[in-house]
Amino acid sequence: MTLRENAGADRTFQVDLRGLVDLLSHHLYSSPRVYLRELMQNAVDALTARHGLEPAAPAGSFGIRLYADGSVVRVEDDGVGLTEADVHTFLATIGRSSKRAEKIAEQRGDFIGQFGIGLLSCFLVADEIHVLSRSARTPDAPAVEWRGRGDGSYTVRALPASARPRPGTTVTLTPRADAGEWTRPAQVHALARHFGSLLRHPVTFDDGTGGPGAPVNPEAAPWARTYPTPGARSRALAAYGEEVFGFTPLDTIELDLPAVGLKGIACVLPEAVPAGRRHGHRVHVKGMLLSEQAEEILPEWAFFVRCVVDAESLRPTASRESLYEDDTLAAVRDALAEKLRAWIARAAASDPDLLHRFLQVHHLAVKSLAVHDDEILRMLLPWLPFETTDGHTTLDEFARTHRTVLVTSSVEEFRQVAAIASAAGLGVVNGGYTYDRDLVHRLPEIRPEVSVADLDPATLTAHLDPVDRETELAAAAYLAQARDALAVFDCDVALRTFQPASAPALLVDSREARHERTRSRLAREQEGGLWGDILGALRQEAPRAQLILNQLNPLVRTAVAIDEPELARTSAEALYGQAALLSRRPLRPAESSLINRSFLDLLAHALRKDS
Ligand SMILES: Nc1ncnc2c1ncn2[C@@H]1O[C@H](COP(=O)(O)OP(=O)(O)OP(=O)(O)O)[C@@H](O)[C@H]1O
Repeated sequence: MTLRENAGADRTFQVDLRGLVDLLSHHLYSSPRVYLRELMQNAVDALTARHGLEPAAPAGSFGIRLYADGSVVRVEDDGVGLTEADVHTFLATIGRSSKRAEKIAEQRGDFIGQFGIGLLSCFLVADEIHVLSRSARTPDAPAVEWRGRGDGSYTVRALPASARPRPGTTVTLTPRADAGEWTRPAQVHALARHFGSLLRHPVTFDDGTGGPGAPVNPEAAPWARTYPTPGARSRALAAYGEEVFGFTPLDTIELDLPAVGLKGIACVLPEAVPAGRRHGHRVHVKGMLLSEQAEEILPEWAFFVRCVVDAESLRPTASRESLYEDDTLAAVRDALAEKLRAWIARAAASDPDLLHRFLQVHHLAVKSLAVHDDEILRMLLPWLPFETTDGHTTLDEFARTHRTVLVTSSVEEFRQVAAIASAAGLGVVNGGYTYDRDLVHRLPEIRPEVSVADLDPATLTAHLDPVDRETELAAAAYLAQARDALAVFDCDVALRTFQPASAPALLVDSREARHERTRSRLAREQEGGLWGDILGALRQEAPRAQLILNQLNPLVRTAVAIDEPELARTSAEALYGQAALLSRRPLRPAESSLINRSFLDLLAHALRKDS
């Protein structure tokens, strides 16, 4: 062994191209169809470079021609082209790109590509890539032909200028038999329209059956066209949104950020979506559709829109299916969020009908947003619908008649007290739904003249009128029997007068009170044990439930006069059972059996009386 061999000779990595293509196809690209996107994108970049070279050339003088006849797919451009040296440097070196500055993070802003791997996607549908090119930079250089194969081998040869008289590049693929799905003429045409409908250079498609090529992008982007009236413009934008997303937008918001050359539309979804579910937006860069699932261009809260935008300077990742998270993207996200906020603010200020339709669909989502976003809260809280003792209404409307807004902590509490509270003139909001209680409590931040308080049973009972002393005395015996019968439920019994007179009894029993009683009961059962001590330490004075009988109700008046003890007991149990049922909270087993028993006892009593 010589000394040199001992030191170890420098060697070069060998790359298994098949393995690399396999990796790309399974992990980078979502579908083999992206080969056409990559070819079109290279053609667009080549046209950009050519225009840079010949700035005086009129827009539209250089174009892209696609051809697919079932046996070959061809993409031809009038772009900057390649010399033989370029071919060796860029085409034949994976990972090398003419579009990048020194560092990988520094893409030259005018190009879409930068990674130097896009061309490999052609191996998803063909075993060989054939490139014929002529450089516009070095016009007297001969034409050059490159054949690259999936096994990693390639050939290059110079051809006479006549082989390609004008500058530009033609890439030809002979699809593999298993790639027919992606290379049929109709499919190539559809894909070209899909990826290229907003391209700013003329693009045509020819299926080889003769006749002129069909334009792929006959019209400018809908936001770049001129319209006779603003109404015609907004109808055209809405129709485009519908074509792209398949739904009729509730409204279409125009997006325009000149700093990054971004234009587009946000379509407001006509149906509710679960809060937080993010939607993919369609992002074009320089007209080329790169991503249909980009989530990153809008903040999480903007789930009620889907956007289609075309930007000059957003950078795609290598897969092209998402965007490179940099300062530009962050600034775009903020600026677009601002546009959506402005739309909401404008609707709130000057288009109540639109705001109403928007909130009807998206109020739940907006509520979830308002809890964390002060600005949205300030703008929209007065407009959000809530369930109240005045029916479904906005907080603003409600606060006009109720300077003190009471809010329940559960739906069942609201059900229990709504009718009686509203008859007593109290304004109560159902705070039982997610976010509602939190939001109502924040009302004074924007309406300082309004105060908000939790509705507790004591507040309500304080609003019910006491009965006179004489009536109280007359009912004392009955009330004592009722208290005794209901002691097992930790329930007190009182007599009051309240509207509506048709309600015999009201069971005031807050959720916290019930939890407290359960805790006390467990502590009693576990007396002495460690668990019992813990529960006992937590135990407070257990708030009792209250069955409030309504002296205005004819049935109650008859009941309090009953002198038969058994029947008095049963009637108290039945009144409790009915009030518990009305509260619509889940019944405890003891309550169900009480309802059952009191019903049968009353039935037996009625039958005995009749016989
Ligand atoms: N139609 C074309 N005209 C001129 N040059 C081209 C053309 N297609 C490819 N090239 C050259 O080949 C290089 C490699 O192309 P490839 O598509 O693999 O990567 P890229 O476009 O540079 O980057 P990305 O991987 O992000 O697409 C390009 O940088 C460019 O120099």
